[in-house]
Amino acid sequence: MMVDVVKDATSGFDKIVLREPQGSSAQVQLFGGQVTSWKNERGEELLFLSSKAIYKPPKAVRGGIPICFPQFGGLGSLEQHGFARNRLWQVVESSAPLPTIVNDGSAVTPIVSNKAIVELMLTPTEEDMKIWPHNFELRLRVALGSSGDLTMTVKVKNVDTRPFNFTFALHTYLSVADITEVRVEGLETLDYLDNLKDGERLTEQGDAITFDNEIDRIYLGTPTKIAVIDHEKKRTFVLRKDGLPDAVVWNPWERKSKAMTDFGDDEYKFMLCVEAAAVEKAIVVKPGEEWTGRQELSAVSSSYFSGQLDPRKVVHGSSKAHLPQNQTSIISRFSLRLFAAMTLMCSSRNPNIKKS
Ligand SMILES: O=P(O)(O)OC[C@H]1O[C@H](O)[C@H](O)[C@@H](O)[C@@H]1O
Repeated sequence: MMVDVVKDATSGFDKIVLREPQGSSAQVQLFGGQVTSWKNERGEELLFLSSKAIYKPPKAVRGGIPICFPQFGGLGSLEQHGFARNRLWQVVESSAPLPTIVNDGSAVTPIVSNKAIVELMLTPTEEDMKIWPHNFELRLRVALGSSGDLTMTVKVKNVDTRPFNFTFALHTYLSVADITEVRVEGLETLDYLDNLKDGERLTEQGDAITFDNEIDRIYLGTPTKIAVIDHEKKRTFVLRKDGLPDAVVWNPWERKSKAMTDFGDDEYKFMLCVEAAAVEKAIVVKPGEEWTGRQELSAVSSSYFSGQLDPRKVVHGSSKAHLPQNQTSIISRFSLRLFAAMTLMCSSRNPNIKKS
């Protein structure tokens, strides 16, 4: 396991490169605390990054995994998706030793762990406190596992004297071969807020989500596991999440792509955003408390992971299964309701918030 700190030639800011012995790697920019690359053991890029991405503040980089904090979208008085994605983060001293930061990219340090790990932190500046007057510590731990899986753990600590609340998303841009050949499983039968219809609340009817037009939806209270199946690439992304109850699905399609200056006209064909998020209900953190959210991404061959997700296993966390479609949706509705009821009974308070 190796962790390097190098200067990013495009942005001019430092970035951290994580590598594991089988060949997979990831890159995390100090600008935005943003993962901008995640490659499998064959060196294939798994995240989408626009060829027109702009690396200059205050613009956030178009692609990778931007962090939306303390506000998702336009749900508040701050700039779209909050300010964390266009601030300069710091490397935190963590259990995994980090090399000294140098400018020529020559620092290399072996990490004694089965994961390559980096931990970054963002704290507000005086200017930030003027627009969002809450003192916080936002920590991001990125870990690349021995099988190439990418885990992001986010912690928000209230170091202020008053409670504050925030909305949040890990705005993951997945790279796909052809958006029209992609399906998303795990969000069937759920309610969603449709951003293309003024946030109207609707219910997903289909067995899986497929794409032939612009989409911008916030699926509410989703299972902990979502699968994105890229038929063309014969690859399935599995996203597991905790503490982030919602999932945003976004593709700008043709017209909106042309309107974005930092996005190629045809690039919508090669990306899909599936975002682990807390949007519908803001997270409230009292003084001294810390909230934790987590997402784990893995990419597996579709021959290993094929057909529809068994919703029982979606809820309980195993990976592959086949069921006839009608059976799937009946069990899906039943088990999702049962799961929702059990969750409500068991969690009178947010289990992802701890007192320090
Ligand atoms: O252009 P950005 O500010 O990065 O936002 C890109 C997209 O992010 C999310 O997916 C929102 O739901 C979309 O409404 C928004 O267009």
